[in-house]
Amino acid sequence: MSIETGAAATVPRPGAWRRFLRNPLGVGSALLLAGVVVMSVLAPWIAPHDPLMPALDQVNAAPNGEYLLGGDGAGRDVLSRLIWGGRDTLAGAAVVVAVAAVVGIGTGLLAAYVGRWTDALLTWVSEALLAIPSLIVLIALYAAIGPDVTLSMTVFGVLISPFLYRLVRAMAIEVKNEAYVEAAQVSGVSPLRIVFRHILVVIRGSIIVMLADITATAIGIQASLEFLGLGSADSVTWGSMVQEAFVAIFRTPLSVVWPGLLLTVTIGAFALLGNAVRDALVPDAPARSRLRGATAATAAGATAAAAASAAGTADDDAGEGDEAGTAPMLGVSGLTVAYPHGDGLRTVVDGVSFTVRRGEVLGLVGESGSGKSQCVYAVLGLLPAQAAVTAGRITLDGEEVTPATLPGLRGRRIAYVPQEPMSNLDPSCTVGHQLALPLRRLLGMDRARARARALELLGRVGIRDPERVLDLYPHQISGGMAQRVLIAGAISTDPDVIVADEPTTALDVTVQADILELLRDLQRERGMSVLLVTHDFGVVADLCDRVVVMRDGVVVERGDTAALFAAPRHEYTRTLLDASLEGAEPRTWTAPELRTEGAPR
Ligand SMILES: Nc1ncnc2c1ncn2[C@@H]1O[C@H](COP(=O)(O)OP(=O)(O)OP(=O)(O)O)[C@@H](O)[C@H]1O
Repeated sequence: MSIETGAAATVPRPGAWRRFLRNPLGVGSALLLAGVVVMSVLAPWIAPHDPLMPALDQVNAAPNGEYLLGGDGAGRDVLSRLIWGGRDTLAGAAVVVAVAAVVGIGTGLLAAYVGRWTDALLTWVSEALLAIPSLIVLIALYAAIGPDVTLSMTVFGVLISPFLYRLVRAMAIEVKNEAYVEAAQVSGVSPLRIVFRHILVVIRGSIIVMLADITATAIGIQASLEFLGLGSADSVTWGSMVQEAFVAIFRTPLSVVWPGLLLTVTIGAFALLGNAVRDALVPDAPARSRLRGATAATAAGATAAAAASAAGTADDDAGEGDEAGTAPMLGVSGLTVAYPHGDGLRTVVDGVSFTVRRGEVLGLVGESGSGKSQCVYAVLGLLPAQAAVTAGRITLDGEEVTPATLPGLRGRRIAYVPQEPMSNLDPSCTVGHQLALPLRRLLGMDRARARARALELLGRVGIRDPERVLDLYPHQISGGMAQRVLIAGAISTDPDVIVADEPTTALDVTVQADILELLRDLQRERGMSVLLVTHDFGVVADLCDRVVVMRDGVVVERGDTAALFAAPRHEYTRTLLDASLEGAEPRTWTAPELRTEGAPR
């Protein structure tokens, strides 16, 4: 068995801090803002004069020994007022950001995750809020209740939150549809954890940029209101300083420049800092879309249990138990799946039945669109919300699988090896974290034992230098290696059944054979049952004991692989065989009766 070294994936991933520190604009902005914050906090101690105390001899005074930046129109120290001015300016902006973040991020995640009516209602409300002219509302508020900065900034936070809502909702919906999130769902991870750990973490970069923009906007809006004379006479802010200095702009133009400069620099610094933090946290954000369809899988074992059961119907596989008369490991009986179509439903899987016996590999084959994946998704509980299972029964080891029994089976007894390994691995977690999660959650291992077991599993699936790979992120490993990681995750809980959905389709041909060989070795070694979805009869020949052929949502033929290859009964099977094998003998296939343990098939 050849082993991928993953050499292409050894580019070190510097930490977020190091990436941030390499960005001079980010560092400069952070230092500047830190200076502004420190200055504001220490204002009572560092301001040379009382910012509200006038001195008649300093009215509109030029910079002098007493007032280093001169005096304003009322004879107050401009420098002291600048130092004090940052406090209320930043406090007002903080209120806006806090309110916008809570309302915008909270509702955005809720709408994306829950969807349907919640989404429709929240979207409608956010659009209604967007239609409200913020500045006019704030001016009216001032007229109604007077200069209450906290209240007006709270209102502004609500009014600006739809921007955050729209961003978060759109991004969260996209991430929610990623395979690794679906895998986490079927692995029994709680919705709250999925939202925070798998969705929010991924979209945090864009949220940070938006929050920085909102901060800058809030400072600008607050200053604008104060420039219009709508600030409180008791508080010192840069906006009110600009307004007061504007009256005497021809006599003391510098009085306008200082607060204007601080406002401009602070607003700019927030924008630059947001970009720098985003770049540091999500260094290869543009590359995220490449992950889709490239590789991977949620080590979490991306396992899932079957669901969907309704009234049983036709069962042409009934009684196909194990030789000892026991129930098959996995049974699917009369499964019917439909989707809304016009005024009715379009059936895409129609009364499909099959069983996977203990320790056997069953191949589910058929051309694209024949319904293979829908069967697998029904077994795994991964069907989309709009799908309706109108009939059918699914059993595991003789026990009917229901939504109530689902949580206990997920990740433990039915494991999943997906088609696209990379999109099933959470890009924000290391391989080690993703492998250890199911071990800790499902098997109750502590951190150290889970890590040791993860190392062992990586070694077993043929990954060289597992210590190093454990600390790599999905984008740092190859597709083949990602599939090995997923297989390691799938077997980590010693499942009874592995559902492998075209496990080699997304991989380079040179890696495909290795992955198939690994699956075959593990299946034999552990005596697992495997449901293998494929459209490739070559893969069937390599791996499967029996095969079920599907077309247009129904089973057209089934039987032992040897018999089916030797004498396909259905015309469709013959066509598929011809297309797949081009008339040649299966590559390594040997009749079951001739197989010996360890001999190639
Ligand atoms: N969300 C959906 N809404 C409506 N129809 C769907 C949906 N998902 C799948 N289908 C339909 O179900 C049928 C079976 O699709 P399925 O994905 O199971 O095929 P498949 O045999 O797995 O093909 P492939 O190998 O290309 O994945 C197809 O006709 C497809 O158009």
